[in-house]
Amino acid sequence: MTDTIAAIATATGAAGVGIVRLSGPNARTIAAQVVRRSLQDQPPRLLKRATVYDPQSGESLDDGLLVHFIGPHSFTGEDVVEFQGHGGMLTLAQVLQAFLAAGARLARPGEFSERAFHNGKLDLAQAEALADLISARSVAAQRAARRQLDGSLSQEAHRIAAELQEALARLEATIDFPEDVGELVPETVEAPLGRAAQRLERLLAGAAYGRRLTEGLTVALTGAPNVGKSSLLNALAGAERAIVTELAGTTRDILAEELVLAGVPVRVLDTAGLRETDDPVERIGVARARAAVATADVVIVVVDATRPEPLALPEQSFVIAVNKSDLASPELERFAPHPAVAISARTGEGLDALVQAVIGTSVPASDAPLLTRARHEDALRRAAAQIHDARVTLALGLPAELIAVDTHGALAALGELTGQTTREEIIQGIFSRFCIGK
Ligand SMILES: Nc1nc2c(ncn2[C@@H]2O[C@H](COP(=O)(O)OP(=O)(O)OP(=O)(O)O)[C@@H](O)[C@H]2O)c(=O)[nH]1
Ligand SMILES: [K+]
Ligand SMILES: [Mg+2]
Repeated sequence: MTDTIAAIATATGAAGVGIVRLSGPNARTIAAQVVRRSLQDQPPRLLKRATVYDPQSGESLDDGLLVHFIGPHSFTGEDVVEFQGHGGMLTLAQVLQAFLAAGARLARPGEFSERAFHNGKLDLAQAEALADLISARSVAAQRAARRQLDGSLSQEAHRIAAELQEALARLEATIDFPEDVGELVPETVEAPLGRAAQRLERLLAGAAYGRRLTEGLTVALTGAPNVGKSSLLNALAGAERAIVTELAGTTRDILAEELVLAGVPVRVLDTAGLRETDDPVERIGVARARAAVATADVVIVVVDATRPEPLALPEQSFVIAVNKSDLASPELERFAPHPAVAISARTGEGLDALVQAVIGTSVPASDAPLLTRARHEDALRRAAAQIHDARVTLALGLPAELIAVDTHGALAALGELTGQTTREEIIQGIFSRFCIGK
């Protein structure tokens, strides 16, 4: 028997309105006790005034509005009651306490969403999208989360699963009824497996970008002293964050700015200009700069257009920004085949193109749903590997049983995305990282 849980559903702190939410079989009887009236003649989904009383002392705690939902027609699929009262930590805490005293249990983080998942209201990818939506730091991330919440990723997973089911049906028919069905026609299995592989490939192509939307991207600025790294940081931020002077070796410490560039949350690191120096402070700065560059996702190598010098290119993806193009015409051909963009930190020239080049190192070309979590990518890569094995086994003319084993494996990996085949402890781990009241 499930119990009835309660939590504050709104953000804590000063606010006009705050909501306490209850879910479970006793939600309505507990609420009735706390607001001292029956909910029998209050229709579901309709707000009615209510006063919350302390069940022990009888003291009135807050006035507000009460609404209830009858399962399965609710967010969790259970009976749900929400009390909308005044915002503010103290009042909300007292109202919550009243519901707990009347028999509800304090909800664990993510427990409402977990119940919605177990009652088939949301699949796992959708529940994760809900968490991503709440914590989205950019419009693009918010949009991706909303699409996933709509179920676009889940639907694509179902379409891939349907292809695999089709292949399995053919395989199992030849295994179970060899006399009726006859020999396996490889093409009837290869075609659906091939389509499944193609769809998976399309999804996986956007994985790096999707993860960056939720996790953000670290971009380091590097280059010789005085090329204009700090000026570029300021231009991207639209504010004077870093100290800029005409003295080489101005920047010593790493300066980090959290920006949203072309919809993607980006952490931009300004670093000390790289050079040999006897100044002990600058030496530390240069060492820090190298370390920051080594761990960045993308590096912008800044070059001065008036005196282009030989470049040390980083290992990871990078873009060369030829700065001060207001002073000298930048010869981009010099840098071919590497990606180079002419910019001026002073005039703002070329900054949009630079941002596109930096973010564009990972933007997927297709409109396939985005994979926003490493968990999704991992499950789909395993599914793709199993499909690959199944196709090789098929091409080698090996027995249908072997092909079926790989196809089943692919289906199981795919099912982890929506939670059909996900292990319970993993599911609990996912929900435990949600906030309380969600
Ligand atoms: N004309 C022109 N001057 C620029 C531009 N960008 C930077 N400068 C100038 O170049 C000089 C050095 O700029 P900084 O931004 O301090 O260069 P930096 O690479 O951060 O230098 P360090 O921190 O010393 O390594 C300053 O005098 C800037 O005003 C540009 O696009 N055009
Ligand atoms: K400088
Ligand atoms: Mg600087």
